[in-house]
Amino acid sequence: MPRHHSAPALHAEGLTKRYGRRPALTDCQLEIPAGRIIGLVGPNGAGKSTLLQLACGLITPTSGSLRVLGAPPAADAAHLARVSFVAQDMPVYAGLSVADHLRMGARLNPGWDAALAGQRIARLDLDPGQRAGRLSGGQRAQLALTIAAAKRPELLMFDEPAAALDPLARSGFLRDLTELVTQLGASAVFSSHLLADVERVCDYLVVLGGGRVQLAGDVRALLATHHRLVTPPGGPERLPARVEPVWSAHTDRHRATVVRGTGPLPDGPWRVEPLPLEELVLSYLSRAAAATAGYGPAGSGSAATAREVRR
Ligand SMILES: Nc1ncnc2c1ncn2[C@@H]1O[C@H](COP(=O)(O)OP(=O)(O)OP(=O)(O)O)[C@@H](O)[C@H]1O
Repeated sequence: MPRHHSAPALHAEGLTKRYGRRPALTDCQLEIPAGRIIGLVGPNGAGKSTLLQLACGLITPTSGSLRVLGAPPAADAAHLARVSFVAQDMPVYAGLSVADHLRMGARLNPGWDAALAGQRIARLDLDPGQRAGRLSGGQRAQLALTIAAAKRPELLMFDEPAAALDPLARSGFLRDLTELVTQLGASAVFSSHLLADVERVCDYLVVLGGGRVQLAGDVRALLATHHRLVTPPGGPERLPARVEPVWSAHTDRHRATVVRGTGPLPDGPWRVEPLPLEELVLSYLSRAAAATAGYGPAGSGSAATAREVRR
C-alpha cells in the first residue's frame, strides 16, 4: 500500500561537497519526488557515492543544503528509522550468522518487521545458522536487502547494489528490490553503472557528471522529450524550432543529433528516431565531458554506445 508522500525524497539546493580542495559535487539542484525508484548514474568519480553518503548523514555538505524526506539527513533517531542505506560492496558482518543479523536488526530498529525478515530468509532458502562471510555474493546482497527492508523505511538507498553479481543473481536482486519497495510503499535510490539495470527498474533518473546534475526527471517524460535526428554527414544545417541540441555523433554515413523538445517534431531533412535510455544518458555525459574539456556544448563525437557508463 503506497504511503502518503508529502515531502520530496531528496531536495538539494546549491549542494556542494569538497574533499579538501577536490570537488566531488558542485552546486547541485535536485527535487526528487517520493514514491519513485530512482536510478543515479554517472561515470567513476561523478559524485554518486558522495550524494548518497550526504543523504544518509555520513558526511556533511561543504555548502548548500540537502533535505531527505523533508528533514536534514539523519536529523534524529526518528528520521534515521525512516531511511535505510546499503553502502557499496553489501556490507555484512562476516563472523555473524544470518540469524545474528536479524537479531541485531530487531534490537537496533524500533519498527523492525520480524515477519517480513523471516519470510524472506525462508523464501531465499538461507540457512539462519550460516555465517555471512560464507554466503555467496548474491546471498549477501539479499541479506543486506532484507535488513534494509525489514526496518520498514520510507526511503531505501543502495550504492551500486548489484555491480558484483552475476546476471542471474542481479536479476533476482533487482526483482526483489522492486517488489519490496512497492510492498513498503517506499522510495528507493540506487546508483549504478549498468544502464540496463536502471532501465529495467527505475522510473526516475538522475545523471551526474563531473560532480554536477546533468539531467534529472521521470524516465518516461525524458524519453518522450528526447529524439535522435538522423541526417546525412554534415547535417543538420538547421534544427526544428524549439528544440535544443544535446549532442551530435557522426559516422561516415550519417550524423545523429540528440535533441530535446516537447511536442511532435516537424518533417524536415532528417529522420526522427526514438532514443534508447542508454543513448540519452551518454549524450548528456558526452556533453558534460566536452564542456569540461572546453570543446563546446553540442560538439561532435564518434557514435559510441556502451552498456556501462565509464570515464
Ligand atoms: N573520502 C574522500 N576523500 C577524498 N576524495 C574523495 C573521497 N571520496 C570521494 N572522493 C573524490 O570525490 C569524487 C567523487 O567520488 P565518488 O566516490 O562520490 O564518485 P562515484 O560517482 O561514486 O564514483 P564510482 O562510480 O567510482 O564509485 C572523486 O574525485 C573521488 O576521488
